[in-house]
Amino acid sequence: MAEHYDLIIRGGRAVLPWGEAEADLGARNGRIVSLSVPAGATAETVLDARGLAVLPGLIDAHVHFREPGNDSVETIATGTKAAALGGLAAVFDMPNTSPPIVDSDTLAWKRRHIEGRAFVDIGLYVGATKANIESLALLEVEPGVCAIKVFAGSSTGDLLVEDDASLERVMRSGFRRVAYHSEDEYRLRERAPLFKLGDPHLRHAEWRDVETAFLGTRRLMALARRTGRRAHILHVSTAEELAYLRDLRDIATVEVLVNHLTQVAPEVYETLGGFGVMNPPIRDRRHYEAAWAAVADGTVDVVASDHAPHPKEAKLKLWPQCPAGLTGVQTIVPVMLDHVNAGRLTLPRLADLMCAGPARVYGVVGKGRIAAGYDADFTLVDMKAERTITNDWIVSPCGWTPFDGVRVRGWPVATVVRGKVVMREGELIGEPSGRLVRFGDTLRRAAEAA
Ligand SMILES: NC(=O)N[C@@H](CC(=O)O)C(=O)O
Repeated sequence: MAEHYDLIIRGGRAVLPWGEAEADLGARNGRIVSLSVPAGATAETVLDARGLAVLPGLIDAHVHFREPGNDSVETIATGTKAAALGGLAAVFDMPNTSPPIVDSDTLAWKRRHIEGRAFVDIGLYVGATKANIESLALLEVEPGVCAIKVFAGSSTGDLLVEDDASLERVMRSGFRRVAYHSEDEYRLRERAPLFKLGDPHLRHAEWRDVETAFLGTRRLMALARRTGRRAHILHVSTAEELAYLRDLRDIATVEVLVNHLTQVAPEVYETLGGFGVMNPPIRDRRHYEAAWAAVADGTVDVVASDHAPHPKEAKLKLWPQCPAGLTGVQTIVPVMLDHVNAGRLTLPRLADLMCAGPARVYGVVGKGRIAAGYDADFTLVDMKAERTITNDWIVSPCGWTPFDGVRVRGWPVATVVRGKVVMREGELIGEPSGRLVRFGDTLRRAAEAA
């Protein structure tokens, strides 16, 4: 009798852990069971992937959906819808909501809230505050928790742990994974009056300057060295930090954002004004080039979007002190595919930065590669498709993208989550059935213990 699968993906070029190869992929019960499905096999769903590349389900490890508290801007439903349409199989959602996710009640609420609303799988950050550090040990092992988030520099929301004594308490507590927003809060405070006085967007970047980021990262890494702990540094944005972190691979992992790999100052502020303002700021070409060099030489572990939807009205009304943050969950995949077509990285390196890298850094269980036994998460992409990204494609209620009008080559044409096709040719399919991502120990931590 012919073999039967739930899903077969035929004829695509699969990005496997050891390189690209033609493969017919078969899944049952949400898991990959075969990389060489026999010719006569049948399935409930067959995807014809001829002419397409099949990546492991891409992960955006840094998004800020706004539930609870601000669902007119972004909800779990709209954010994960955007993710599925944009070719992502999983997202990790930040805790700077209102109220923030900082204790067992808020975390339990969010976990319950995801059920029946998410279109892709979700990991959840728990926020550190000066008051909750001791109780985080219990929270970080709860299902679905990807990491503890520390805002060492202030940004949207009220989470801040800026002083050395508190940061050292975080590190000495021995959490498995801590992700840091690293800008030096003291320098930010010292220079805030400058920003308040000046011309808007340039001032924002001058206020949160290279030294602010570098100082923040040096302070964090000095503490990490002293305490013997590892640190995951989010949105590293300067050549100085990257050169410094390159020599600290034993204790540091590094995230770089798609925006810092795509846009440069001052042009970004000339064209986008406040819609180009984010923390840490988009910087000049020297930093953009350093970010790409760090992608090439292996310093970067993760590329993410830092999707931070702010309403158009708030960006415009609060000008020149507009809120910082850019949307990005729906556009990260097409923008990165365009970079692949431009020869800045390869598809296997992209899979490393958005699948295996996040899996390694956050200790994801069962996702991150195309291999038997792993979740049947796939992103099918057409590397020849050309499209223009526009605001009206964006499903986040905030309705804008900094890439409006940008033409890209390379487009996600299907998203599969645990064997279920959730997006095909730009259409969402079926009811939301996203689940919490599973996390275990990181590989490095396991190696430390061995
Ligand atoms: N990146 C941003 O500019 N903004 C983020 C917060 C943050 O990560 O700093 C937001 O939630 O708005």
